[in-house]
Amino acid sequence: MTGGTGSVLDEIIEGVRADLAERQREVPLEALKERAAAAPPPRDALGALRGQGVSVIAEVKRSSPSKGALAAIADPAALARDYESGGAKVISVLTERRRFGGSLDDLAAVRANVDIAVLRKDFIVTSYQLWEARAYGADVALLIVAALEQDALVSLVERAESIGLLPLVEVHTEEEAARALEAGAKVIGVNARDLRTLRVDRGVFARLAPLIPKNVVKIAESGVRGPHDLLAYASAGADAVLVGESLVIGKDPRSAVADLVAAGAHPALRQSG
Ligand SMILES: O=C(O)c1ccccc1NCC(=O)[C@H](O)[C@H](O)COP(=O)(O)O
Repeated sequence: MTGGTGSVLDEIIEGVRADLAERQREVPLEALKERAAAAPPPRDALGALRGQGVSVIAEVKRSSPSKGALAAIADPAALARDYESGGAKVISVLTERRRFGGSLDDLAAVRANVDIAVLRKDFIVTSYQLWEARAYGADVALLIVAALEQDALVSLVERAESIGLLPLVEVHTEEEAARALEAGAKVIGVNARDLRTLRVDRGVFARLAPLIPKNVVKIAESGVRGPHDLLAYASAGADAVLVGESLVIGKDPRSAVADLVAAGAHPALRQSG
């Protein structure tokens, strides 16, 4: 849990809760549930991530608390199509507004314009946000252990699964990894970025991966600057990498994804299935 100590994560969540309260006033839960029922069925993100080689999850990220503005991204759907044609297996869409410049409309636009699964990357603290995710087309939803008490984490994992979303449970410490497993996570993201301090330590994945059973999909999040970082994460056991900044600041996101995919498909990294 964040503990309310005034960390970056605490500040983000304070803003998220304020924006959420406004949306909850405007859109009743029942209306969201109706929209979710009418949404196209979820795509098989778990199958995609369990495929051969190291999968690439490519992120639509306009700005960040670490770096400020990264890229204007006037057309998130066009960027997502580039990512898909480069070989990304999943698209991550940051929907948080205040610090990342994202929106649920970005999520819907991306989902309507690609044929692969889409992740709602946000700071989810209530089941209302899971319904929003599904209503706007998400197939996967991020749950950050550091942002949730254990009871809330368990209930959000269950709720996500019950409405057809694959929960991606994010951790940064040994204790959080244990909590993710206890909550029944099938997919765990190890974030190299400490969301309280913003420090990036690429060594965290190698420390935590041995604590995560083989049947759980392991995603290395943050800090991937190019194929060499993907290969380092792969050699520590990553099934997938989640990449934002280096893709959005580059000139050719399709080729940048393709280069990562090619590195991740190297025969030496091939899994038995
Ligand atoms: O990116 C940030 O500065 C950040 C700060 C606080 C909370 C979350 C943050 N980012 C979310 C992410 O986890 C990343 O967008 C994602 O893993 C991609 O990372 P990168 O490739 O380093 O942009």
